Amino acid sequence: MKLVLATRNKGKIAEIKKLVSDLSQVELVSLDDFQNLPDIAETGKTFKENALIKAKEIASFTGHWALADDSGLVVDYLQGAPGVYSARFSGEQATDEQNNAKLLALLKDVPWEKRQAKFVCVIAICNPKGQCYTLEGECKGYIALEPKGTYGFGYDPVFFVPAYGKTMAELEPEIKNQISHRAMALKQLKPLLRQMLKRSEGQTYNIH
Ligand SMILES: O=c1nc[nH]c2c1ncn2[C@H]1C[C@H](O)[C@@H](COP(=O)(O)OP(=O)(O)OP(=O)(O)O)O1
Ligand SMILES: [Mg+2]
Repeated sequence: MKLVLATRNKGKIAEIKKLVSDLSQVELVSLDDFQNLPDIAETGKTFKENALIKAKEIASFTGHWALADDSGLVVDYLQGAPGVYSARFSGEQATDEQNNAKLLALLKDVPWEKRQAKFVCVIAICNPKGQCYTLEGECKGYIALEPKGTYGFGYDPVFFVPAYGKTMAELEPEIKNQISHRAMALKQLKPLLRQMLKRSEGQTYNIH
């Protein structure tokens, strides 16, 4: 079964590849294997809407099953921001460093007990007919006082994981892949993928 990984984020690609590497019947294909792909606007109000937009569009364009990941950081003190705007928090072309700097500035002098946050990941997997499944994962933590660590991507250097007493960017990729929001979502996807591999074409799926 061919499965197109509908993301341009290199950090996500590396993690997703590792997390589904034991499913030998799934042949992961990247967006670089296709030309003239449409630009997809993430216009949804929720992670789930955006994940579905990305997976549906890529499945329909390529004619293969597609897997999209919409994820981000939800900060209690900021009433859930940056949320679905995580990638664009400090502007359309924002870098991870700029986003992290903006976040730390907004939480300057905010005491530890008010710095709770969570990473959220919604994985959508769709066929070319637009029939989809979605799975969600979360990982809870705190916004650190300063960036630390060099592993991972995005907000990892400013996301403190209490169970390890370190930021996500200080944790080896193998550890992040055991506890992350993405790992939690993909864990649920696996039995589903195995079921799908057993089924024949033309089967109906839950439609979101
Ligand atoms: O494990 C993570 N560790 C740190 N930061 C993370 C993580 N997971 C998502 N994030 C942040 C990165 C980005 O600021 C936003 C995702 O935005 P999101 O639109 O889903 O991804 P994206 O635009 O980078 O790639 P694409 O849409 O092609 O999949 O949340
Ligand atoms: Mg995006």
